[in-house]
Amino acid sequence: MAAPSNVIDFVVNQVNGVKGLADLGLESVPNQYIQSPEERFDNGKIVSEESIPTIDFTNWDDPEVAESIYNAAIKQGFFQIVNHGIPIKLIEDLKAAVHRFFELPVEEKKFLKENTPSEFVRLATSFSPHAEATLEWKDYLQLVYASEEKAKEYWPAVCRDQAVEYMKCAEVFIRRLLKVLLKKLNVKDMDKAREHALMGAMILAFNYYPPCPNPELVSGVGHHSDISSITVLLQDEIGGLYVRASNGDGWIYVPPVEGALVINIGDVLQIMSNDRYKSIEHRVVANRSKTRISLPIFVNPAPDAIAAPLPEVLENGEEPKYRQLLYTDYFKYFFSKPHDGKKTIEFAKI
Ligand SMILES: O=C(O)CCC(=O)C(=O)O
Ligand SMILES: [Fe+2]
Repeated sequence: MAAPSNVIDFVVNQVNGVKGLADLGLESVPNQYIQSPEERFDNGKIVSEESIPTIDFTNWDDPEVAESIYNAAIKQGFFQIVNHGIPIKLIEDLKAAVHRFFELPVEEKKFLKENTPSEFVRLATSFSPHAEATLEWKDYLQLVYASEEKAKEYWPAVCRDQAVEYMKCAEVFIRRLLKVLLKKLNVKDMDKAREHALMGAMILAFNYYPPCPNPELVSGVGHHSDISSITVLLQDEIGGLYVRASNGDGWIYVPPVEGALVINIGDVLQIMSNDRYKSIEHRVVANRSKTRISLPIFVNPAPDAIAAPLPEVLENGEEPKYRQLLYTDYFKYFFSKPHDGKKTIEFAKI
């Protein structure tokens, strides 16, 4: 089958997404998706000697658990968590709901996109198609978790109940994890002001990566670091996520671990910790034959919160490496450019 004559119009404006393209059964990807040779994933760069630790969160209050989390946060910036307290059944129900959402007829998705306030629900493709020269092989839905009430009012019915229940459980885990991370930075308690500055705006995203006829030519997601405080990601059993290796050039594979959550430190915690915690670059490689889904929760500061190195971290007279930054400005800046490694954080550097 031939590609539509106007790919951007078909994928973006008509809301067919990359799923719509994949459903056409193309033999090769349209030019708009072909990355420059430098941007393509090179299998020869996979570093198999390094890995991401898996940490058992059962005794999350235990200093040994805190130590493992701290070590991962200052080194790899990525770790997996098992026994996080979110029921496996809920996770499975949510994954099924994500597939149901993307399999809705295009007209329904278009209706949703055009009739739901983007304050609460955003259906999109690629990353920021209007800012990108080359598109990414991904569709996504962002569900902004303003409150349970707003979520129930605006989130799509096919996945609403599962997504709300998941966020209610995840929030408990996120609060605990942030408490552990902050305690290691000498922050004694997580009061309301801290919560506003770290987790005042959470977004549950559904990422959908359909099968791709030329996975070696495209990006599922280009290399980037997240602009969150932390990201809590649920990935299915397909795999495709790679994290920058310590040599700064290679990539470490993040294997799917059943029931685990992949956690990464985002730019905001790197800024707040004045570079102690590392917001590490990562990317997603597309799959030739299978659809992959992943569900990140971007634990973001509230838009009006200020991100800056914490006084507790600078207590010893250390110079701040970042200026004070209104989070909404950082968020807008990120989405105004294509994915480009660790470039966004330069915007905040002194
Ligand atoms: O799909 C994944 O595994 C990661 C996606 C990602 O990095 C993101 O959405 O920021
Ligand atoms: Fe990411």
